[in-house]
Amino acid sequence: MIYQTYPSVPHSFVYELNKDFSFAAAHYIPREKAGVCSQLHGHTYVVNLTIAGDELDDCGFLVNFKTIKKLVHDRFDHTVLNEDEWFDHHESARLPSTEIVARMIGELVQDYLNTLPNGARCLQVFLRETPSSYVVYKPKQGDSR
Ligand SMILES: Nc1nc2c(c(=O)[nH]1)N=C([C@H](O)[C@H](O)COP(=O)(O)OP(=O)(O)OP(=O)(O)O)CN2
Ligand SMILES: [Zn+2]
Repeated sequence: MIYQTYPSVPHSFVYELNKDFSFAAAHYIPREKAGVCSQLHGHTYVVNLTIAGDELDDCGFLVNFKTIKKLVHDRFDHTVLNEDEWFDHHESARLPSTEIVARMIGELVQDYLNTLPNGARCLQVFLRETPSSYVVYKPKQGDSR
């Protein structure tokens, strides 16, 4: 169970949903400048997703909590992030840093939300990599991909 408070996102949608979950994964940053992080190591990543919208579906859901957890958890849990097809060692914008993993998760979730008819938006991804390090990713307003 994860109980933590997260930064709030200002918005004018009627409903806001938050989902917490974690996944275990290994990664490395294939750059000499990254120091010890250039060696393969693992984390228990902790995620909080903030999704908002005005319309509920016929279950009374903005989006199913279980579906959005599964989307991210099943893709990354017990994997080496660098081996995921999305990441690319040749492009700095596609390395598995906390910042970029948070953005990738945000894009993955928004791409799923875009398949639903209710116009829900992923407003924030909070991603904790270690007890002392986390990133907050907020897509630019109006960027629904
Ligand atoms: N801006 C970023 N800096 C660092 C990242 C990152 O993704 N973005 N990643 C790392 C390492 O991968 C490492 O996993 C985390 O480093 P750090 O915060 O130093 O972890 P510690 O638990 O050792 O922190 P302490 O506060 O020293 O205990 C490095 N930098
Ligand atoms: Zn790391």
